[in-house]
Amino acid sequence: MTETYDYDLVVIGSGPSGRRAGVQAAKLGRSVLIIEKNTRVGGVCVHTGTIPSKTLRETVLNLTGWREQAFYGRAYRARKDITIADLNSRLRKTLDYEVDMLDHQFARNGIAVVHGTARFVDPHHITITMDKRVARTVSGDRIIIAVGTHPHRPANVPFDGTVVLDSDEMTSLARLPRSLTVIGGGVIGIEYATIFSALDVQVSVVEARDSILDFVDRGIIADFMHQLCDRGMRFRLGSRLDSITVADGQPVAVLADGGQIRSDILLYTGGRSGATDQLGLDACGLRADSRGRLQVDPKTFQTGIAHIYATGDVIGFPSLASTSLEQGRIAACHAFGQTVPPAPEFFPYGIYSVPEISTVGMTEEQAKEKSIPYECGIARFRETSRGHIAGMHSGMLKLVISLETHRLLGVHIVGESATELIHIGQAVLNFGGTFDYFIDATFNYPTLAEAYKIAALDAWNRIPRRRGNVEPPSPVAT
Ligand SMILES: Cc1cc2nc3c(=O)[nH]c(=O)nc-3n(C[C@H](O)[C@H](O)[C@H](O)COP(=O)(O)OP(=O)(O)OC[C@H]3O[C@@H](n4cnc5c(N)ncnc54)[C@H](O)[C@@H]3O)c2cc1C
Ligand SMILES: NC(=O)c1ccc[n+]([C@@H]2O[C@H](COP(=O)([O-])OP(=O)(O)OC[C@H]3O[C@@H](n4cnc5c(N)ncnc54)[C@H](O)[C@@H]3O)[C@@H](O)[C@H]2O)c1
Repeated sequence: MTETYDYDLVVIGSGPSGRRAGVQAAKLGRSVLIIEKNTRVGGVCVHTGTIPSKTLRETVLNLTGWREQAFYGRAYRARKDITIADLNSRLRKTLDYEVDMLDHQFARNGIAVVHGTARFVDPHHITITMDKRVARTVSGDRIIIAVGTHPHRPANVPFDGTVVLDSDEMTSLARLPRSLTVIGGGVIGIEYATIFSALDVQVSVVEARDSILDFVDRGIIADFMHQLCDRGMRFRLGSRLDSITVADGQPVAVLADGGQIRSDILLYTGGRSGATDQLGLDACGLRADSRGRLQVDPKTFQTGIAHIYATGDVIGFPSLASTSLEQGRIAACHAFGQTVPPAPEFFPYGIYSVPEISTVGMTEEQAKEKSIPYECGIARFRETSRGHIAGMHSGMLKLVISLETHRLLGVHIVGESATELIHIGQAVLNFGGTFDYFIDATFNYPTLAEAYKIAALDAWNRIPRRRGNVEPPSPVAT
């Protein structure tokens, strides 16, 4: 006899991957329940991660007049005396709007949402705990674990939510600090460090490795670091945090090399761990790794138990809202027998630092490591008319190109609109295009997108003529 379940699909977590999975299954005509332990839907993405940090960034750029400072000087301010209340009011409005949009999307698609903490009792049954008591037990034919992550909080960091904070707590600052120490030069650390530096907060970054953002092309990082150091940010690279003391209300970071940094607040961003601790995984036969992450089949997102899927940050790399959304969609399609084409090979990274960085495909270092003969083409934003108009002194775009096939291997951008511009390169890369597309195509004028053409022409000027079977593109004046 076939067992019947309360829902075709139960999703645990309402972040990007859970949300997209739920909506996809509903569109396929399936009954869906989403269980969310927070009082509002949206996950880390909406409440403490992506949206709050990007809203803070946009507010800071607007209120400081950052984009105008290239013309009018560093002393120029769109608004004097920026307070934490100024930053918070825009944040609240944006978050309310996001939650409202999600509530409406769930209602429109007939998705049931229950607030409470989910825990497996067996591979198909889940209890939902609210206010410390089990309010309900539900069953699902298929289950998707989309519980995301929480900040890693090591024992040697005395988090107090006031002066020693993790990134989830950065949205509830009581006042603007005059100085900030950031431990960890990963994406989260660098985004917050540069956003606060744009507010003229004195910022120090401590990173155990010899470089920040070590997955990004080194030429881009060299340009980025030059800009950050030029505006007074301090970096302690190759330095590991040993301990933290709090003296006169100020945290003092004590480094393993003996250095000490005192500041108004300290932000610890040394990675995140999968939020699997409350799931009762034993009851369904799954086990997480030491960082709380689950292993899945990378094509279907099935765990070792065929009807249980896991998507989003809980499965680890790449841990992006963008990729989490797609994972949710693919898992839901697979769960209900829909075949979806495999995702295109290349997806972009957008780092919303000030200035922005975005990257897709192979870095110059990776081309070298793989012994692929390559050439690079570089354009500076100040070489474009749009750059002149906006008073841009900085910003660059770098193309990595195969010498043998002329195919585009990677695009790397630092500067204004990098996270938008990258999609032009992503399309060419995923369609297997060559760099002459940029030379032959007509772009809007004046735009920053012209940097693609300038970089392609720069590469063309360096590429030895008539290599292999490939004709070089027709010469064009730069
Ligand atoms: C500071 C910061 C900035 C970021 N910026 C970007 C960015 O600019 N671009 C980008 O692409 N990505 C960014 N990310 C990453 C992005 O936020 C994550 O990749 C994305 O949120 C992961 O989505 P998810 O579906 O895995 O779950 P999450 O968004 O983590 O949500 C998981 C949900 O599950 C719920 N949950 C957990 N356990 C249970 C349980 N037992 N029962 C019920 N509910 C449960 C949680 O309450 C939460 O609501 C950022 C992350 C951080 C921390
Ligand atoms: N724009 C975006 O796409 C975006 C933004 C924010 C976060 N995220 C995602 O969130 C995830 C987590 O980001 P994260 O920055 O917390 O983690 P991370 O793992 O990327 O970086 C942590 C950094 O901290 C350093 N570190 C750890 N312990 C240290 C110590 N004791 N002393 C000095 N340095 C130390 C590590 O060497 C590492 O460079 C990432 O995987 C990222 O994909 C994405």
